[in-house]
Amino acid sequence: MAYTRAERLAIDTYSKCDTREIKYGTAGFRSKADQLDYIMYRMGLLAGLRAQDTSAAIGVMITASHNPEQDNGIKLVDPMGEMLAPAWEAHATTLVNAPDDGVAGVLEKIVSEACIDTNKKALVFVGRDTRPSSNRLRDAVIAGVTAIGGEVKDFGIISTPILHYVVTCYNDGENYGKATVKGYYQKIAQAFVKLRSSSSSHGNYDPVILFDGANGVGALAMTEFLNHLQDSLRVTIFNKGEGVLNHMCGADYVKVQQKWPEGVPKTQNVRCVSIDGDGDRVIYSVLDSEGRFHMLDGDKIATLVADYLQELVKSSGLKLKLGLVQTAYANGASTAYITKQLGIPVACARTGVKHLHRMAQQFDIGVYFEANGHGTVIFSTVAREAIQAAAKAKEGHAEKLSQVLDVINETVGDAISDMLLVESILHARGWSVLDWNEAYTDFPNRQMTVLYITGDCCRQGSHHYN
Ligand SMILES: CC(=O)N[C@H]1[C@@H](OP(=O)(O)O)O[C@H](CO)[C@@H](O)[C@@H]1O
Repeated sequence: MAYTRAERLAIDTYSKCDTREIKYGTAGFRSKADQLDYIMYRMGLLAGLRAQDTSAAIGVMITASHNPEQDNGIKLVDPMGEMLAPAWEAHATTLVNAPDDGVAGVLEKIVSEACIDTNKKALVFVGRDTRPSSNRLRDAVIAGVTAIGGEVKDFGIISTPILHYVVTCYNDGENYGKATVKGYYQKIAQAFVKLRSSSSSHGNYDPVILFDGANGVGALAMTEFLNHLQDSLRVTIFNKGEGVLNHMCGADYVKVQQKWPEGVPKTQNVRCVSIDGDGDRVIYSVLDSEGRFHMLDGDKIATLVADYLQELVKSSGLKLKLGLVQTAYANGASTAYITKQLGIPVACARTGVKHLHRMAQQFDIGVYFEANGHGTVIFSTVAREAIQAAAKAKEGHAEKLSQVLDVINETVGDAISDMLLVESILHARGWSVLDWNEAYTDFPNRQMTVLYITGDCCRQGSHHYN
């Protein structure tokens, strides 16, 4: 049998400790960290096969994101930074649920079904978050990849969006950017500094930020970013890792509890940016002069971004179709505002970045955000080329639009790149964060019209939200 050695390791070292059926979901596999070793090993095997199948590097991210520190999880990243293809999610589920002595059989079945040339190189990029268990689980992934003869490039502790970024860059021949962690920081930060220096600050905008790093990898990423951002922003980082990951802080805590994060000094009229444990969600909050708490979540970020981009597109004379993708959990008021006030079409997707991303690809410029702060903007090739040509011809605000595009990490929702995008827009608008909040408090009504339909989450027509 071709995979005897891989199966032996599954029996001897990474034996299955759980008999429950588990499924590869939108967040991959997640569980208590001490139950994950065999899953990590098997996902290492699968990532190797997927790399052979696609003739490309595949990403593996070890994280349980916003979940408690004692949990962990694993997500696979496909060649262009997308989430794992559905057929391979099914393979992942089958492989993880097989008995230890059935591992070789499942691998052979996948190889034969997908017609994989097993002589091909299998390169897997591995990243992990700051959880204490992530180190050990990384070793299990590496054992899996090497058991099928694959090769690992270990990126150590990095955020989920940085892993997506390096996978994409490597596989597209470094068209999108240099396939290194440093390349990521340089590309995004330089774009932001350039954008900032090309326009003067006005109005109520103040470049001061309190940054809640959730005691996770995002705090490390922000620390590194500051080395590249020069003096364009004045960021003070809190929750850098001295406390427990995601505990009473971070994007999920602020969004769900609607509370100011612990560990960040309560400061009136200064915005706080909270991210989650692997750096792919962002939530803004602020305490006003009376100490009242205001939150600016993914819905408000989406509205801000879509509104601004549409203005730039129109003023550049570009005929590009811009749309917003939300989920059924979006606040209907934001959807009503964006469809009725701004005339921007809104699509409704099922929860999970892969669903939103896919739907956003139907637009020339697709803005997608979940209410929990997970999102980004993606540009079609046509849009990218049109913007660049218009920027060269100095039409309207095309140059600005092209600079804004460079700040965005399109490969997946990225808390820090999203934050820089929001900061660019607030700066351009001359808004304080409370001005931003004000701008959307007068939503016309709470009715939404779903223009795009998918899956089972929405039906066409009007919906009322309370
Ligand atoms: C990559 C992905 O699909 N992430 C999912 C997942 O978020 P994480 O931040 O990865 O835990 O679960 C969320 C629902 O709890 C969903 O909103 C989000 O889209």
